[in-house]
Amino acid sequence: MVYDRKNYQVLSKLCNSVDSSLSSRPPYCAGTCPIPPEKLVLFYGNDSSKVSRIDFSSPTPEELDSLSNACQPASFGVNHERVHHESYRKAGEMNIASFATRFSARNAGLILTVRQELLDCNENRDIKVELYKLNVYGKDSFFKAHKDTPRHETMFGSLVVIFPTHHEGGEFVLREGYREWSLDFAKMLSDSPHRPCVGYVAFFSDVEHEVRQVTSGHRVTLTYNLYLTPESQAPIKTISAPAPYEGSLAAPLYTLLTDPTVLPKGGYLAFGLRRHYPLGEGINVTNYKTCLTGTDAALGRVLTTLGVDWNVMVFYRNVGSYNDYMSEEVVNLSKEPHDIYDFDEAMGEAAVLVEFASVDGIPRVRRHPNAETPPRHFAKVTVDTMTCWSSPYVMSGHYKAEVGELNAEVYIVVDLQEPVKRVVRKADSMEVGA
Ligand SMILES: O=C(O)CCC(=O)C(=O)O
Ligand SMILES: [Fe+2]
Repeated sequence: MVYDRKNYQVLSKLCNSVDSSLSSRPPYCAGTCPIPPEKLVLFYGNDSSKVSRIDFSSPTPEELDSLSNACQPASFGVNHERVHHESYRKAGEMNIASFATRFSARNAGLILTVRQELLDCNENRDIKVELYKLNVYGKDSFFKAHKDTPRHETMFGSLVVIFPTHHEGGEFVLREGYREWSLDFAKMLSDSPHRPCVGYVAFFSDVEHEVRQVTSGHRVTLTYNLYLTPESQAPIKTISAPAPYEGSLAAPLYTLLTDPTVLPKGGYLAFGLRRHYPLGEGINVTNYKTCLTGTDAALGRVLTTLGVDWNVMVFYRNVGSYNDYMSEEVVNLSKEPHDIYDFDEAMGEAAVLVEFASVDGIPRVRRHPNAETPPRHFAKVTVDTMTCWSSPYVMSGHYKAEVGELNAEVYIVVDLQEPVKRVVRKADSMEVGA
């Protein structure tokens, strides 16, 4: 195979358009939603001798001050501990034992919205939602940039509901990589055609967010933890109405998968996961195939629509200084001593030797020229994966020992046959050649 620079550039452009169509989805969904007025009533109190009531559709400043005074100073998590620090977070907090709200995120339709707009899920996937706390941000309150601490391995995100109380400032800012989104709920609520209404924002746990300083009034929020349930971990199916961006994803993917210069000898084509999934030694990552979320779920769905064989796999580069492996499992080499000359055995049965190559099938380093059956190529279409894990290993041998780090990178991997044997279907949503 001869290196063809021009063709490589064409393929890189195609990979970039897959990448940018995956990146076009923000990692949150937000808006306002109409709500019956009686659902805006909240009861609160720290002991049973005095219970107060507030109606968020028309609260007086005094009622909001009383609610604020009944709160504790808000804490935040640092190294599994709750701490208070006004330079980092200034707000009031009430835990769920001290209030009762008539508002229900599920009845308001927000869980359906999260499922469709954030998770990009099928109708058969449900979400567990758990009310976590109430917060009151008075004048000068804020919460600096942070990520929420997942409370369980199935927790994938948070939902914040903003009541329609008068306030200015307090914009909700989300950040991922070099991108930033600022949501001004004070404005969204006052401009909303729905009266009454609440604001909402749901986002993945690995997304950094902050609440800018409130300059007047009271900003009152409910925060919910969002979990995947076992029932929600159902196989990804194609859905009847794919989102518009799935069409723009299907087109460059189809062109890439049917291009005979892509992995001309066949091999594995990898796409980095956009979300962070819990990882640990011994975990079989093929199980993630049924619980992908957001753009990862959308990519899986488009690949299924195109009729190609795909799974979730771990990629290991430069194991033992030179071998590359693909595995179903996160390997643990620290359990028992291994012989430095037998990495294949140490990596276990779930691992196969692969040769890291570029998309046009040129090996990055030629390592197995004399092998009887040369390893299949493994090439990355999108480079970054948010789900990775690294663990140290020690391999011993008669003459030397080797100490290294196993870097597990998790990818969505398409098993591509050689070009003459490839079968790729066109998707209905696709604008190929149009
Ligand atoms: O109250 C809000 O708007 C967000 C609060 C938040 O980010 C948190 O409690 O972790
Ligand atoms: Fe947060």
